Amino acid sequence: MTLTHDSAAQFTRVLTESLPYLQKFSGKTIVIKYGGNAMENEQLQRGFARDIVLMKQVGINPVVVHGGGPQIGELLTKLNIPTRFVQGMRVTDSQTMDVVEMVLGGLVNKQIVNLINHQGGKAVGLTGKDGQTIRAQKLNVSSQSPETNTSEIIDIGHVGEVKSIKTDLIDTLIASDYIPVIAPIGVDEEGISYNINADLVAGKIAEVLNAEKLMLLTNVAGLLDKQGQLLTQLSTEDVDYLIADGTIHGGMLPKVRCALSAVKHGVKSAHIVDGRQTHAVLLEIFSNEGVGTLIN
Ligand SMILES: Nc1ncnc2c1ncn2[C@@H]1O[C@H](COP(=O)(O)OP(=O)(O)O)[C@@H](O)[C@H]1O
Ligand SMILES: CC(=O)N[C@@H](CCC(=O)OP(=O)(O)O)C(=O)O
Repeated sequence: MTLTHDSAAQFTRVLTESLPYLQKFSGKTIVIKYGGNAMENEQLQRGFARDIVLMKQVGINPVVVHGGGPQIGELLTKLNIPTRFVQGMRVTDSQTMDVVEMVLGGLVNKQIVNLINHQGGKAVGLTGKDGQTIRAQKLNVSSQSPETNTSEIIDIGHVGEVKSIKTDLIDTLIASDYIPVIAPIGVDEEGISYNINADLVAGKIAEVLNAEKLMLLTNVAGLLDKQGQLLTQLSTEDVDYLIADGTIHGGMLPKVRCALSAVKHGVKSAHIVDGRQTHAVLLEIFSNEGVGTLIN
C-alpha cells in the first residue's frame, strides 16, 4: 500500500510531534493506574498493552498499578456475597478479602501480564505482599452526622491505606527491563491482608518512585463539572471547592485526592484520563493534544 501525499504528511507530522516528548520522558518513570472499568473490551486491553510496550521500547519506565472493582463485583455476585461501598471504598469482611485476593492477585493481574507479554513486553505481576512492597494499615473512615454535628468512625473491615512502600523489588524489575504490574493488596506487620483502593496505591507508588507522571485511567472523559462538562485543568483550591459542593463524589474522590497528594509530593503532573478511548495513554504522553483532566 502506498501512502497518499496527505496521509504521508500526517504520518510524519505525528511522528515529529512526538520527538520532544520522547526526549523529555526517556529514562523517566510513569505510573499508570489501569482501572477495572477501563478494561471493558479486548480492543481497549490490546491497545493499552501496546501503549505500555511502546513506552518501554522508547526508554520510558512504565509501572502499572491495576484495579478490578467490576471483576471483584462479578465474582461476589456469582458467589452470592453481597457488597457495598462507603465513600468509594468496598466494605471488606474476611470472606470478601479472599475474593479480592483471588480476583486482583490472580485473575486480573495475570490477565494484564499476559496482555503485555503478548505484545512483546516483559511484564511481571506482583501484589503488595511480594517483597513486602506495600505495607498497609487499616483505613479509618469517619462520617459526619448533620443532626448532632459529631463524627463517628465506621469499621469497613479489611480496607487499608498505604503506610509505606518498599521499592527494592520494583527497582530491581525496572533495572532488568521488566514492566511491574502491581495489584493493590497490602499487608500489615501482623501479616493481615488489606484491600486498598488502586488509585491510592498508584498515587503512593508514583510519589516514592519520584515519577514524572501519574496517569489514572477511568471510565469517564475526566473530571466533570455539575453540567457534565470536562474540566481540563485543576488546582488544589478548585478541588477543595468541588469536593465540598458534592461535584466530586464516589469513585472520583480517591482519584482526585491521590492525584493531589502525588503532585504535592513531587510527581510532576497527574492526569485523569478516559480509558475508554483507544490509545489514551499514548495520546496523553506523546502528543500536543492533552486528554482528560490535568491536576497540578
Ligand atoms: N465530578 C465527577 N466527574 C467524573 N466522574 C465522577 C465525578 N464524581 C463522581 N464520579 C464517578 O466516578 C466514577 C469513576 O470512579 P470509579 O468508578 O472508581 O472508576 P475506576 O474503576 O476507573 O477507578 C465515574 O464513573 C463517575 O460515576
Ligand atoms: C477498598 C476498595 O474499594 N478496593 C477496591 C480495589 C480495586 C479497585 O480499586 O478497582 P477499580 O480501580 O477498578 O475501582 C475494590 O475492592 O473494588
